[in-house]
Amino acid sequence: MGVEIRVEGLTKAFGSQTIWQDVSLTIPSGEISVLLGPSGTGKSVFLKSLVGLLKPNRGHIWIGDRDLPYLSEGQLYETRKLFGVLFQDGALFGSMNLFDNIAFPLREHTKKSESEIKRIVMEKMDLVGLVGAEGKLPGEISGGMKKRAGLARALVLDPEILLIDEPDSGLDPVRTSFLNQVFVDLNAQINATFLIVTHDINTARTLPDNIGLLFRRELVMFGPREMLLSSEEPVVRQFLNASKIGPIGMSEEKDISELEAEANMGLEAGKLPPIPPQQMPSNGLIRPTQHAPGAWCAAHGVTPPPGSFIDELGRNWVEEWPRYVASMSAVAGQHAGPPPGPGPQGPGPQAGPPMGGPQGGRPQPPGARY
Ligand SMILES: Nc1ncnc2c1ncn2[C@@H]1O[C@H](COP(=O)(O)OP(=O)(O)OP(=O)(O)O)[C@@H](O)[C@H]1O
Repeated sequence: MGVEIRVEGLTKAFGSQTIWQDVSLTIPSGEISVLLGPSGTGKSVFLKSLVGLLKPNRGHIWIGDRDLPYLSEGQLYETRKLFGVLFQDGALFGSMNLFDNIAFPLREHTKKSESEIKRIVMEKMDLVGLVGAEGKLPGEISGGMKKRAGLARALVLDPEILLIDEPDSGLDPVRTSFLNQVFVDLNAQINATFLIVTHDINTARTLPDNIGLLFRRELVMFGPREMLLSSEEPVVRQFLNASKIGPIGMSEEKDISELEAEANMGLEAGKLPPIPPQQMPSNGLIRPTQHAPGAWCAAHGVTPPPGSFIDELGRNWVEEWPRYVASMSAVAGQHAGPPPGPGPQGPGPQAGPPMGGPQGGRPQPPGARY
């Protein structure tokens, strides 16, 4: 079910500029995690470090029993095959049509026949809703199509880990929503661990199982979506509320006098809005790796900060869980497959507590049009 990434004490600096230091977290296998942070806090640098494109100054990136920064060139080359990476602009070759762009990793890294390559490329193009656009050049398609083509290319080697850098950049909110649906549907279908960097608050609130936030050269918090969406930590609140009030300033952090002035005026980022339901696969089935709020903390020995999981409406997302699972299981049973059993993170399936059921109906391929 994808591969877990265990990061320990990771530090990256360019010359005298420390980007982040002592970052430790476990990105759970098979789940969707989102990394947030103000511009310039080093989210892209983090993704590039995970895939071995940048070498950290200190620390470890464990992928199974391989510690990525200390691998030989040959071992790194092999380990990179576990990764699919979707860069911001899709990073397509401008002179190649979409078919050849998507086929590129297969031709570079495998000895597959052209007919087998064609089968795989068309399968991935279908997954992202691009069938019919094989002959188009990157310059002839929209930003959203470029991202989907980049995603198809990231998928051709059947990655265990998908790293996705700002998929929403340059997309309108509706296309962003469709693309998020593609991610959820893909995550339900393939065995891969997803890590997505985004600035889109709606994406952060509804898409992931887990959220992490980088600020002041540190990982402020990483944990289940519901824990951060009910957090009282000022920087988490400010970011998820998209508020001017709080420690994050225009360039990066506010100085003490600005923070004192805000406190004196009684300004605060405000409470976070109620926790919304998590985005479901479009066929209504529960993803096997969607987890119970709180189970992650138990599995990782983390004591949630006070007030965690209790949202603005006073709902305790841990207590609501069993009721929700029961209602979801009943609906999921009408679709297909057995209800998910205990996963690596805890006892169960799922999406959000009881407010609005799954988007049931006819199963659809994830290649939604957008
Ligand atoms: N190869 C490099 N050499 C020197 N500095 C770099 C390099 N790559 C990134 N940086 C610096 O690292 C810092 C973090 O950059 P990064 O692109 O990771 O930020 P980010 O959080 O992804 O920002 P944004 O949200 O705006 O995309 C920036 O100050 C950037 O200039």
